Amino acid sequence: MASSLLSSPAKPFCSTTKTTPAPKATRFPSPRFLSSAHVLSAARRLRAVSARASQQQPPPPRGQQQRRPEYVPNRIDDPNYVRIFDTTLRDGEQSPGATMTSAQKLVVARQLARLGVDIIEAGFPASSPDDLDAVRSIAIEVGNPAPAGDDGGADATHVPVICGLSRCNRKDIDAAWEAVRHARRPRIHTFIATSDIHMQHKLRKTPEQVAAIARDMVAYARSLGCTDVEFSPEDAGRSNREFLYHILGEVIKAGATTLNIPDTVGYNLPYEFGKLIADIKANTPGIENAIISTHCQNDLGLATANTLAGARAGARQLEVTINGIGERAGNASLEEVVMAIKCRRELLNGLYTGIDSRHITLTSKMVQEHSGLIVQPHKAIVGANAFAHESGIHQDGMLKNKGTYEIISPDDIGLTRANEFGIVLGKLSGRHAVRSKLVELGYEIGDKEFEDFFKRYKEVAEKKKRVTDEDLEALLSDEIFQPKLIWSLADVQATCGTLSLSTATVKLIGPDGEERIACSVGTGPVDAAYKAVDQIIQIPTVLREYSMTSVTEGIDAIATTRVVVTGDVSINAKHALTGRSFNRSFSGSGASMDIVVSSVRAYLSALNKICSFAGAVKASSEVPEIASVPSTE
Ligand SMILES: CC(=O)SCCNC(=O)CCNC(=O)[C@H](O)C(C)(C)COP(=O)(O)OP(=O)(O)OC[C@H]1O[C@@H](n2cnc3c(N)ncnc32)[C@H](O)[C@@H]1OP(=O)(O)O
Ligand SMILES: CC(C)C(=O)C(=O)O
Ligand SMILES: [Mg+2]
Repeated sequence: MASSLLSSPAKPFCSTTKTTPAPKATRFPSPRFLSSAHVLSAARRLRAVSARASQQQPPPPRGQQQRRPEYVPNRIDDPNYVRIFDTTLRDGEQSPGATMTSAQKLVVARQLARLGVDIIEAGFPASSPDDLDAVRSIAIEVGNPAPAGDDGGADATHVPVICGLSRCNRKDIDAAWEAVRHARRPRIHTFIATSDIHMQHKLRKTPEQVAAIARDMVAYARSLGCTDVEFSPEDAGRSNREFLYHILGEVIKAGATTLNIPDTVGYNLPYEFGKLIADIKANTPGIENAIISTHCQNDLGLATANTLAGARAGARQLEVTINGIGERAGNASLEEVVMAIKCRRELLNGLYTGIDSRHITLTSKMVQEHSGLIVQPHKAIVGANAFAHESGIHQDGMLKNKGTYEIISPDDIGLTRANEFGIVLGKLSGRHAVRSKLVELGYEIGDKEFEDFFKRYKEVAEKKKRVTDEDLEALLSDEIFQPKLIWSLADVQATCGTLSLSTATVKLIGPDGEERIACSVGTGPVDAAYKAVDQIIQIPTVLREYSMTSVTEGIDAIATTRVVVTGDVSINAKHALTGRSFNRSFSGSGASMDIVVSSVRAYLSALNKICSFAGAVKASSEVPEIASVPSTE
C-alpha cells in the first residue's frame, strides 16, 4: 500500500529536516518547438534528477514521520490528513493561453505524481478528442505503478488518483470514464451549477430539475463501475444553503464519495467560506460518508486564505493548481496552501499533506515553461524574489540569523540559491552585506579601503537595478587595485554626434591638490577626452591598445576599459640581463556605467603608473633595471 514520509510539524523556522535540496530545475525547450522526443528526454532527465534527489534525502527526524493513509474514496482514516487535489491540467489549463499539448500534460502529470499529489485532475475529456487522449495517457502511465526500476520520486509506491471532469450529462460522463478507467484509481468528477443566477440564466432549469439531474448523473457514473465519484455544486459560494444541503444529501445517496464546494467566482471571504464548509458538515444528511473538498477561485485574491479556512472548518480535500494558474485570476496555489499548512500546522488543527515540498520549485518552473504563464517575481513561495533580500537591514539580519527574515527554508521547496543568504545587492544594501559579498568573492580589504569602495558602490547602485558579482569585481579593480593616485579625475563632460566635432572638457586634480581644466576636440568623445587629459598632464605617450567590455548584461551594464600606453625615451627601462634599454608599456583599467568616464579612468590609471615610474627614474637619476623581459605592467 502507498506510504510516504510526509510533511511534518512546523518549527519556528519551517525547515523540518536538514535535507538535500531537490535538483535544480531543468530547462525545457520552448513549448512551441516541443516534439514528443523532447518531452520524453525532458521527462527522462527529470526522472534521473528526481531519483538522485530522493536517494540523497536522509529520513526526517524521529517522531516526525507520517504516513499517507491508505486511499479509500469516501474516507480518510487519519483525521489530520488532508488530500491535495491538483487541477493544474484542468482548471489551470482553462487560463487564457495556457493550453498544453498531450505530451506536455503527460510530463507535468508525472512531475505532479513525484510531488506527491493525491489526485490529478487531468482534463475535461468531453471537451475534445485530444483532451480525452491526454487524460487517457495520463491514466495509463501516471495512474499505475511505475515499472520496476523506474523512479517514482520520493515516494516510489505512491500512485495518484486520476480524475476527469464532466458536466452532468451522459455523454460527458462516458468520455470521462473512457479516459480515466485505465488508471489504478480512476475518479469521475461531475458538476452542475446550484446558484440561482446560474440555474436561471445559464442552465435555464429549476432547482428541482438540477437536483434530479445531479442525483441521476452521479448514479450513472457509479453504474459504469466507477467507485470514486466527485460531485461539485458549481458556484456553491453564492448558492442557497438549504438547497445545497439538499442536493449534496441527494448525491451522497446516489453514491458520491467526494463533495467539492467551489467558490467558482472567488466571491467569498475567508470566514464566510469557512462557515460554509462548517455548515455543510453540520447540516448535510449522510456527510459522514463523504469527503468535503474546497475549490477556491482567486478573483478577490483570497483563494489561498479561503482554502485554508475551509481546511480548518473540516474540508479534507483541497483543490489547487501549481503557481495558482486557472480560470480568470486563477485558483488557490498548491505551493501556498501546502507550505502554509506545513509552516502553521499548529494553528490548522495539526493538518498535514502527502506533498514532498522539495519538488515544488522544479514543478513550478516546469508548469511555467509548459503553460507559458510566468509567475511574477514577488509571487509567494516560487517567485524569483521570494527568497531574495535586497535591503541593508534585512541583509544584516539574514547574515546574523536566517530566521530573522525567512519563515521557510529554501531547501524545503527544493530551491538552491546562488547565495546562501539570498542576498541581492542593490542601492538599499548596507555595509554588512556588501562586505560579506566581497569576502565571498575572495576579497578581504581594509576598513579604509572598504569605506572608499562602499561610497563608490552606492554611487553605482543608485543608477543600476542590481549589482552583480561581476560589477563588484570591476568596481573593486577600479577603486582599490589602482596605482598610487597622482592625478585623479574630478569631472568629465563630452559631447558627440553627427552634427559637430566631438568635444570633451576634463577636470583633473593634480599631485598638489589643485584642479586643472582642459578642453579638446577629437575624432570621438574618448579621443577628445584623452587629448584634454594630455593637455593637462603633458607626458608624451602613445596609446597602444584600447578595449572595452561590458561586464554585465543590459543597458545599465558596467563598462570596463583597458588601455596600454608607452611613454617616450625618458621613461625607458634597462633590461637587467641584457642591459638593453627598452620602451616600457603601462596598462590601466577603469570601470563605470558611462563609457567615456570608464575610458578616462583607465587612461589616468596608466598615466599614474607612468608618473610613478618617471618619478622613481628621476629620484635615482638613472634608468632603473627591470628583472624580466619587456612586459606590460
Ligand atoms: C467553473 C468551471 O470551470 S466549469 C468547466 C469549464 N470548462 C470548460 O468549459 C472547458 C471545456 N468546454 C468545452 O469544450 C465546451 O464548452 C463543451 C465541449 C463542454 C460544450 O460545448 P458545447 O456543446 O458547444 O456547449 P457550450 O459550451 O456552448 O454551452 C454549454 C452547454 O452546457 C450546459 N451546461 C453547462 N454546465 C453544465 C453542467 N454542469 N451540466 C450539464 N449541462 C451544463 C449549458 O447550459 C449549455 O447548454 P445549452 O447548449 O443547452 O444552452
Ligand atoms: C468545475 C468546478 C469545480 C470549477 O472549476 C469551479 O466551480 O470553479
Ligand atoms: Mg474552477
